[in-house]
Amino acid sequence: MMHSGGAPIGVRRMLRRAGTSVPQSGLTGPVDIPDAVAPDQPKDLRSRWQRFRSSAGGTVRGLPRVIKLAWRASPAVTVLIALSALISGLMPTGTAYVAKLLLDAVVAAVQGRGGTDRIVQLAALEFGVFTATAISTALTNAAQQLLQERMTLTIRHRVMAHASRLDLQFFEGSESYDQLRQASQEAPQRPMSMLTSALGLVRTSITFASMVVLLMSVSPLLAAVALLAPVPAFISQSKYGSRAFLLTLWMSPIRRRMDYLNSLVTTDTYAKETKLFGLGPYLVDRFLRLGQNAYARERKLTTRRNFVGTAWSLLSTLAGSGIALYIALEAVAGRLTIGDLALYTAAAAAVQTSVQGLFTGFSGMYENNLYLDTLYDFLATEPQIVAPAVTAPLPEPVRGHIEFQNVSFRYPGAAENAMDGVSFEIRPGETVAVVGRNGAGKSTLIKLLCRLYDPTEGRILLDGTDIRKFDPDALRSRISAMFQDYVTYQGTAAENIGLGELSALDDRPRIEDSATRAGVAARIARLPRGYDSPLGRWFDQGVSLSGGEWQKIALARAFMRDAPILVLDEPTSALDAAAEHDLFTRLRALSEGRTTLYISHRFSTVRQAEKILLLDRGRLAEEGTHEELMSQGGDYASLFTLQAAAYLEEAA
Ligand SMILES: Nc1ncnc2c1ncn2[C@@H]1O[C@H](COP(=O)(O)OP(=O)(O)OP(=O)(O)O)[C@@H](O)[C@H]1O
Repeated sequence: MMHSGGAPIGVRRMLRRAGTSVPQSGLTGPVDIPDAVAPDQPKDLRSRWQRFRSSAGGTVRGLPRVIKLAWRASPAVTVLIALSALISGLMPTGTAYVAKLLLDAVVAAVQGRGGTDRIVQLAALEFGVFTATAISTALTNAAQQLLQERMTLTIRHRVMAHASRLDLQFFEGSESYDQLRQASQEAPQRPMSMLTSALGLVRTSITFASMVVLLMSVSPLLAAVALLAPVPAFISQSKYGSRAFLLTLWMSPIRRRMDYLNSLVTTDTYAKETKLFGLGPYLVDRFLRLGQNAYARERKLTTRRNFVGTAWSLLSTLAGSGIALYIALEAVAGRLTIGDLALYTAAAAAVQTSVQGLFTGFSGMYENNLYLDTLYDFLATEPQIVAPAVTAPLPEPVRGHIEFQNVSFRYPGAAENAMDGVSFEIRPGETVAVVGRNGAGKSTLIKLLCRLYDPTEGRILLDGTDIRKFDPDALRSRISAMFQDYVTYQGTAAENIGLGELSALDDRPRIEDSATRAGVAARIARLPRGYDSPLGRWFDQGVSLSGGEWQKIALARAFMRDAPILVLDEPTSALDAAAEHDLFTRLRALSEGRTTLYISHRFSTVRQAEKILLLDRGRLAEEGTHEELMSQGGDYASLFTLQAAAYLEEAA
């Protein structure tokens, strides 16, 4: 669920509801979004007050961590920003007061009660105040921009560093992945917005307080009226402001669906299917309907907010104008000066703006704080697959004896086990093939072996020690792997291969050797700049490779590491028959001295393995050599015969 991180319970509940009523897939189903009405919460004054206190309390509590962040980013700039907020808070009051003094001096001079000297002095003072205002504004802007850059960098760095430590589980779960996206895309700007809102609040509070004090000196009654007049406007602002915020939150799933539809139509990899299936007009139309729907909601709120909001603020204006008239009459009667009149006008306007400013500042802080809660929740998530307090040293050398003992595993949130009581043993140096229907648990087995997940039950031993006793990084460094969904890096051919062993990134002979082993050396030799040719289309002069060529590059990357365990998940799924045959005839040599585990759907290659494991819905159904399994006449035999028959039929 988006945005629900540390939001107050009420907001969370609303969001959850919004989530359930919005279609999950985004491709079909209704495009409607629920109304932004408040949930059934008690509406009496006391509960309202309590709700206000809890959200205000949360917001204020969020502030110290932002200040800490700013301080860490740059103490000097933080102090500068705080100082300039103080100064610019006092400036409107200073300006109004000097203007009053100036006007009074002018009137006195006109009436022959004073000289021009005082006018010149006051004009100079006014110039000073204006200059100070301009300088403090410039300082604030510069400091804010600088701090923004520094803080964004700090946070993006922290998010990235933290993400690199997190378990695979975090990336494979939709909720946690959502949290990660938000933390890395939306949150980095938020602390500065929070700080800006908070400083705005401080500045307007200072203006507000100093103006009220100044008005008190003219007339306590006026001060009271100036204070009370903006109240109706304030109430309507707060009502519609919070609704607008809720609407924005409610619309975020809709926005994400719109972004997804947009990407389906505008991304190169989707273009083929979109065209062939004629999906373009459907997707475009759906995008438009979602957008129009969201717009309709927004229009309703915006219109109401502005019209009703204006009606309320007219009340404030009416009160303000009444008072202005009263003061004008008092000035005519000589009980107040012209300067007092000017002061009141300036002060009333300033007080009204600051009341609005207070509200905007506070609601901005509230909103930013919700995002920050998500960020901090994310940063507080700790990986669970970590080195134990006392790690067992990896055997030197690792022999590659692997044992699964009654291993069961269920993905978090899944309804059934992906692996169920699986036990088997692989001797050092053995080559083992894992087969089974789609979804049988083959890739899961590999993820468990690489300790990307921990078994829910049972244990996995490497050379007799439970792999949970090792440091996971050390364990992984002893495994070479190619996954089903291998990465195509937008880099040169050499980099694409060298990344398999970071320390050997510049070791060209080793990279070339890996390429030869993966059967891709000849293709690289034909690239315009050989190993230095950029691959992929993201950058200039990048060469597009075919699916099979990419797979060979990924294989070469796996061969970079001189590790005692080699794990290949469907290593030949994209290879042509000749390349596949070539790889498997060489696999013995390639896996010389290593324990090798590979997954394949092609039984012609599987039969060469020294041992075959057949998984069926998470269970180990059959185990043995090709000959043994064939003579058992079980599932393996029938699958093998099925595939062989298909080939033979075609040959006949
Ligand atoms: N990240 C995940 N979260 C939840 N369930 C998952 C996850 N990955 C896989 N599964 C489920 O676990 C089961 C086993 O998946 P696995 O990927 O191990 O199958 P496989 O045998 O490798 O299949 P294939 O031959 O299609 O590659 C499947 O039912 C799948 O839906």
